Amino acid sequence: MSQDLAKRKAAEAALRYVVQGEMLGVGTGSTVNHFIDLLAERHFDIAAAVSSSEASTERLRAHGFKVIDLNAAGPLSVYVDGADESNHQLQLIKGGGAALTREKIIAGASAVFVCIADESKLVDTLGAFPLPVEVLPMARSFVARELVKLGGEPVLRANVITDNGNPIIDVRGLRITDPRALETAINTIPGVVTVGLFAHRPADRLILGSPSGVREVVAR
Ligand SMILES: O=C[C@H](O)[C@H](O)[C@H](O)COP(=O)(O)O
Repeated sequence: MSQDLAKRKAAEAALRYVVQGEMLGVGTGSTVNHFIDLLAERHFDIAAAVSSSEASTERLRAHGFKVIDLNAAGPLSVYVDGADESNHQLQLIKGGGAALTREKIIAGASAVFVCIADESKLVDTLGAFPLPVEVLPMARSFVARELVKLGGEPVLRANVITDNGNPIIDVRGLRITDPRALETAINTIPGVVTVGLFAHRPADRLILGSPSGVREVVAR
C-alpha cells in the first residue's frame, strides 16, 4: 500500500512536465496508471496521447483522452513512463509489463523522457530485476542460448505475449556494469526485437516517490 502511495506521488510530481494543448507520450504500468488517472482527475487538456500499450490506450480512452498513432504525431516533447530499475545515470531496465518495444520507440521519439517510480527502483547496479528481452517466436531458443553466452540465465515468461505478438525472455543473474555495451550486444543477436535496457536512451528526469514525498534525481 505504501509503495502504491509512493507511485502516486511520483506520478503527481510528473504532472508539472505536461504541457496543456500539446501531445503527450504515455507509458505503461501501475505508476503510469496513477499518472493517467491524475491527468483526468486534474482535467488536463492535452491535444492527444501517444500510448506505449493497448492497456494504457484503453485507460486513456476510458477517461476521454484522444489517443493517436506515433506516425501521426511526429516528434513528442514529453514522454512519461515508469521503470523496473534505474541506476544513477538514469539508465533503466523496463519491460516488466511487457511493453518495452513500444516504450523504447516512444522514448526515442521524445525530447524529454520523465521516468516515474517509487524509491525502491533506484539501484547502484542494474540487474537484480530480470532483464526482459522481446524476441520473434522462431528465434526464442536460439536467442536464449546466445543470452547464456553473455552470462545470463534466460527464462521464458509464461503465458505472456506482447502487444506485438511476441514472447518475452527474462534474463536473470546479470550484474550490468556496462549497460551500453550489453544493450548493443543483445540488440545484435538475430531475432531480438528489443532488449529492455534503456542505456543509449536513458531517462532525462527520474522522479522517485516515497510515502512521505518525492525527489528528483539528476543523472550523475
Ligand atoms: O513494460 C512495462 C514497463 O516498462 C513499466 O513501465 C515498468 O514495468 C514499471 O511498471 P510499474 O510502474 O508497474 O512498476
